[in-house]
Amino acid sequence: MTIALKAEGLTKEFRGFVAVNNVDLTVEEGTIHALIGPNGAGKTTCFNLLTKFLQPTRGTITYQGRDITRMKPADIARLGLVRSFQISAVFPDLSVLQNVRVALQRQRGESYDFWRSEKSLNRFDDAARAHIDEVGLSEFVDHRAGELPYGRKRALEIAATLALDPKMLLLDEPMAGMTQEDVDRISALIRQVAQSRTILMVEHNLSVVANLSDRITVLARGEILAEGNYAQISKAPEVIEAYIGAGHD
Ligand SMILES: Nc1ncnc2c1ncn2[C@@H]1O[C@H](COP(=O)(O)OP(=O)(O)OP(=O)(O)O)[C@@H](O)[C@H]1O
Repeated sequence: MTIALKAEGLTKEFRGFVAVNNVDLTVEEGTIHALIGPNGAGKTTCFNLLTKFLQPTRGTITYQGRDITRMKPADIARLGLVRSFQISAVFPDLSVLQNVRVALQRQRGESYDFWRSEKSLNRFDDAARAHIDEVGLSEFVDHRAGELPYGRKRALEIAATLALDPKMLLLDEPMAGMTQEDVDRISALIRQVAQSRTILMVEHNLSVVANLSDRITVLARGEILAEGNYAQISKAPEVIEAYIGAGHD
């Protein structure tokens, strides 16, 4: 197996409170890997450590064999390890096409400039349309992003993320706030995007996790409680206990 992302002894303390404690995590290339756990387990903290939005107190992170522990989010994005945009990062007054063009422009390292003429931006159109097509938004290409239904905005967010040419995508609760119809659509989209990329996602919706994940890591109280496929972890007594004990939303 080829390892895409590896954390060793990952630890984060907030003024003495240990939110993530000595986590060893290995994500295999080409898989969909989910990070789950009851409320307060440390999933978000762990995600922020892996995406370099937080600096670990101890431990190391390697991506494709390269130590990225001290690197900045923008630098790891250039290596192909990309965190999905938050919906707030979608520009509501720009069209779907313009949003993806802006992402492409940034990926090429050009300064971000609303005043840039349409003409000079048009050269990104073909690539932008390909990403928009990949996420099933072709019929919305000229719609204002702000007018899109919530689930379609998430698809646009993924299209803008694909513009950064990720080899590995980190998704933070991709199903949050989605209707069942959206959940089905975004699940299909994640599966499709994963055909040529590695995915690590934090997700609360356990049926989505069961449906999509090749491998699941269960965190509780900042530590790894169990790891395996869904059949394995859902039967593990310590996992059942942690979920019942801590309550789950
Ligand atoms: N900046 C911070 N300062 C102090 N404590 C923090 C900070 N961030 C997180 N924590 C604490 O660390 C623990 C883990 O939080 P975290 O948000 O990572 O858990 P989670 O598994 O994502 O939870 P949820 O599912 O509720 O989002 C919690 O007890 C939380 O209060």
